[in-house]
Amino acid sequence: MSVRIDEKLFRAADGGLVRAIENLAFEAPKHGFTVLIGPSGCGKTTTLRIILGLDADYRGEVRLPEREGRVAVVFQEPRLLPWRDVEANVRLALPHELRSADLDALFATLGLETMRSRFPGELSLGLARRAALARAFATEPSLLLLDEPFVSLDEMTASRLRALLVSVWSARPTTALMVTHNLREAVELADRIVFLTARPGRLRGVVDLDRPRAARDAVWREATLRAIDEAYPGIL
Ligand SMILES: Nc1ncnc2c1ncn2[C@@H]1O[C@H](COP(=O)(O)OP(=O)(O)OP(=O)(O)O)[C@@H](O)[C@H]1O
Repeated sequence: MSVRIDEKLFRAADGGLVRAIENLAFEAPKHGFTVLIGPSGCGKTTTLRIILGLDADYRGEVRLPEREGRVAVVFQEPRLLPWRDVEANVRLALPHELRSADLDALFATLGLETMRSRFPGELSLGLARRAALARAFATEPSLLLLDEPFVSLDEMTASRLRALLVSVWSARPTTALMVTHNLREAVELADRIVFLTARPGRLRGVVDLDRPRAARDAVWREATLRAIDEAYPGIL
């Protein structure tokens, strides 16, 4: 996918214009995992909305991985329908032409086999986020957008979820673009990290990580974080 946002303006409450993004261009490689990082208010969510086609009022161009492909989104909050059980929530996302035979494998990979008939109100936040991941992957998207999907979880739960995301994504490769504030999370998950400046969000730099995820041990992660901090001071 290629994203180019030359300019994105918002109308402020006082009638003036706010320049949210300018000269932001990056590629999210096909079937790669790209992470977008930048300070609060630099335009990360706006970028996702533009990619989704929810905001067409900008100068630039977005080229999706596949013209007719599906796009799935995982939001900060799981956004499950409370009156449907987990399985019904996932099935609801399935387009008619998709077969659902593969759901068993998907629920198994995400450790949700015994949760299929639970209702969202009965789930912990971590389990609800797993259900949201299942719903996104069930549609076999050609592009998966994740907007801080692990925010406000305790570190142990977040770390378990990151591992589950890697397993499910490895089994069902798709072009993924995730927004996070968490550089450690980025270093664990990403093939590519795209750094944005503070508002107006511009491209600050791109770091490619080619180490296989299984080989990203604590020593490698700390060395990588230090190298990024030296190249991009103040980022940590
Ligand atoms: N509808 C809007 N009207 C006016 N200004 C807006 C609107 N939406 C976003 N903005 C402004 O545009 C900038 C980018 O917002 P955006 O939500 O994309 O940032 P973000 O990087 O996702 O922030 P955060 O990390 O805090 O979620 C912000 O300064 C925000 O105040």
